[in-house]
Amino acid sequence: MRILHTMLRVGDLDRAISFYQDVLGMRLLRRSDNEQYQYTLAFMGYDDMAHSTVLELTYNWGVNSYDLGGAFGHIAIEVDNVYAACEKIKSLGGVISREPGPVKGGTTEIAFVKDPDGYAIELIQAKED
Ligand SMILES: C[C@@H](O)C(=O)SC[C@H](NC(=O)CC[C@H](N)C(=O)O)C(=O)NCC(=O)O
Ligand code: NI
Repeated sequence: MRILHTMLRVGDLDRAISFYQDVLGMRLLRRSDNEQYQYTLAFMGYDDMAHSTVLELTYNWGVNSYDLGGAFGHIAIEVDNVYAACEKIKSLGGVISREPGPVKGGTTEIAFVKDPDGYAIELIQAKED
């Protein structure tokens, strides 16, 4: 077994696709409309779905915002250099919600980014070999 995807409901699909593509460097892997149940899916990721866990962005037609509640935590993405990643994300208009630095009580270098719908994305700096 393996984790296939995490599904996020988004209020504006093109806005979300642009963020994950242009700011976080993912590729749009598949997009599909469901006319009967009036929703569209967009699968985003860094490798094809057969080999990597991806994001499933779900747009319910006409639903432009959600109450994210307090339970959802974050999705984590590994980066080579969290400081450089944050500078690039800021230059592309992304919102850094937690500046890069060691995790509280630890040494792993992390940062947090908010996506356009307000979901938290954690950037974790890869450990040097
Ligand atoms: C492709 C696969 O990964 C899916 O997740 S599709 C499953 C399907 N999704 C939706 O209906 C999304 C729209 C829905 N209104 C929502 O916001 O979740 C699903 O959940 N189907 C339910 C079923 O019983 O088949
Ligand atoms: Ni799904």
